[in-house]
Amino acid sequence: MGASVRLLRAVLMGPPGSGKRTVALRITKGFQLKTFSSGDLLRDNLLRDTEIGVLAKVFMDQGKLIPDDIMTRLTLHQLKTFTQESWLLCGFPRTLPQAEALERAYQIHLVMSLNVPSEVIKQRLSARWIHPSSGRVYNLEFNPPKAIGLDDLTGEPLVQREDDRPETLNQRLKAYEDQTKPVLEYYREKGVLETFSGTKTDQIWPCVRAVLQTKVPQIDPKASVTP
Ligand SMILES: Nc1nc2c(ncn2[C@@H]2O[C@H](COP(=O)(O)OP(=O)(O)O)[C@@H](O)[C@H]2O)c(=O)[nH]1
Ligand SMILES: Nc1ncnc2c1ncn2[C@@H]1O[C@H](COP(=O)(O)OP(=O)(O)O)[C@@H](O)[C@H]1O
Repeated sequence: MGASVRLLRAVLMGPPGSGKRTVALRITKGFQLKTFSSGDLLRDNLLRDTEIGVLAKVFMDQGKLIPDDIMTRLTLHQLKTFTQESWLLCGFPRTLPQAEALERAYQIHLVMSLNVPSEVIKQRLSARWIHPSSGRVYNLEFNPPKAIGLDDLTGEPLVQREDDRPETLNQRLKAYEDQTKPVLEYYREKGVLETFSGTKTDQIWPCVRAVLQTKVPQIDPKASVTP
């Protein structure tokens, strides 16, 4: 079956701060692919003070993962709304039970893993600022906002994520090593894993783009050439 007719079911993985959202944003600008971030969905629940948001905060503040049953239910429910589009999950699955539950519902065609060293990640996250309601992400060195402290599109204030503090970040990096790395192995065995190693998103991005070009239609070939 040709790439233009099959809907792509893809996953973007990588430790906290590896650039998943930065890459996902470039992907949505260039490709006909819906992206979905589990962390953004949780933070949206947190902002709206929903039952899931209140529960999730307890885990997120400690740098721990949300229990699998809650996270899986939430994600699969959300995916039901994307029936006619190709999609890319960002931040889900993060454990083997989540990967197995996803596999029972959908065949996953492509898993892209961003492999960025921990020291680079720690440096980046100390300078990460986000716009909570959209998930737009900035970095004071790499992609600073036009006006310091304000979102480029809405002018609303940017915040630093509480879980980017060094103690919590160490917990999140440990959770990635212990619980998420086995998921990479799971997908490697299935033959769908592509790994992108590097210290700069601008070096990794052309490789991601090249892989996607073989699998999913572009919105405008020129739009995905530059970030
Ligand atoms: N210095 C630098 N910062 C980057 C690079 N790529 C992404 N960032 C920033 O690093 C932080 C983490 O990126 P993000 O996409 O939020 O990572 P995620 O946690 O994997 O979704 C953000 O502040 C980005 O703006 C890069 O190549 N160099
Ligand atoms: N698939 C998931 N399973 C369990 N917890 C999750 C999942 N996705 C997100 N979370 C929770 O949300 C937090 C933030 O996730 P995310 O925004 O993807 O950040 P990052 O990629 O920077 O770690 C995680 O530390 C975890 O507590």
